[in-house]
Amino acid sequence: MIRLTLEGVAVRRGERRLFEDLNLSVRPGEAVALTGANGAGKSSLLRAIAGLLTPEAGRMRFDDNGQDLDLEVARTRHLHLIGHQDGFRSGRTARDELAFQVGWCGGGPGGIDEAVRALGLEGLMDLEVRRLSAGQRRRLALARLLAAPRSVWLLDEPLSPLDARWRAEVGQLMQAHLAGGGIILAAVHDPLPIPARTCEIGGTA
Ligand SMILES: Nc1ncnc2c1ncn2[C@@H]1O[C@H](COP(=O)(O)OP(=O)(O)OP(=O)(O)O)[C@@H](O)[C@H]1O
Repeated sequence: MIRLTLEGVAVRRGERRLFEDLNLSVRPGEAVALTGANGAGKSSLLRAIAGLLTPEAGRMRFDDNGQDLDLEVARTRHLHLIGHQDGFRSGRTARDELAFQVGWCGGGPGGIDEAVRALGLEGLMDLEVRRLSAGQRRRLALARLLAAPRSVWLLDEPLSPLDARWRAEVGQLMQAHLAGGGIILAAVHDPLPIPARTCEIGGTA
C-alpha cells in the first residue's frame, strides 16, 4: 500500500517559478485532481514526481505501509505516468507498441488481453498507431495501466480525448484501482468521474 508525500515542493521552468511550497499527501485508495490554469504547472508537477524534471526545492517520498522506499526504485517499479506524449512509434501496430511498453514496464503478456478487452481495443490491435483516432490512441496508452499493474497512477488529462462512454468506463477502472489500494494523481480541467480531492496548482498562463 503505497503513499505519496510531497513536502515544500517548488518547480521552476526556465525563468519562471511555477509554484512553491506545495505540500500534498496521497493515501492508498485516494484520488487527487490537480487543477489550475493553463501553464500553472500541473504537467510539470507530474513529471517532477515521475523523476523527469528536478524540483527546485522540496522533498518527495513514497512509503509502503510507513516504510520509506528508495525514490528511484519507487519510480521504476510502482509508478505509471500517462502524459500527453504516449511514446508510441506511430508506424508500428498497436499490438506491438502495447507489448513493447508492457514488457518495458516489467509486465508479462498475460495481462495484455484483459487490458485490450477492458479498453475496447480488440478490433484495433493490428492497425498502425498512426491510424488510431485520438480517443483510441489514448485508450491504448491507458491499457498499460492494467496490463502492467502499478500502485501509483500519474495521469495528465487522461479523459480529454475520450467520449462519454469511455469516460465512464475509464472512471470505473479508476474506481477499481482505488478499491485495490492504488492512488491516482490526475491533472484535469474537467471533474474526474470518481470521488477525488482537489489540489489547485497556483500560477497564471
Ligand atoms: N521545456 C520547457 N522549458 C521551459 N518552460 C517550459 C517547458 N515546458 C513547459 N514549460 C512552461 O512551464 C509552464 C507550465 O507548463 P505545464 O505544461 O506544466 O502547465 P499545465 O498546468 O499542465 O498547463 P495546461 O493546463 O495548459 O496543460 C508553462 O508556462 C510552459 O510554457
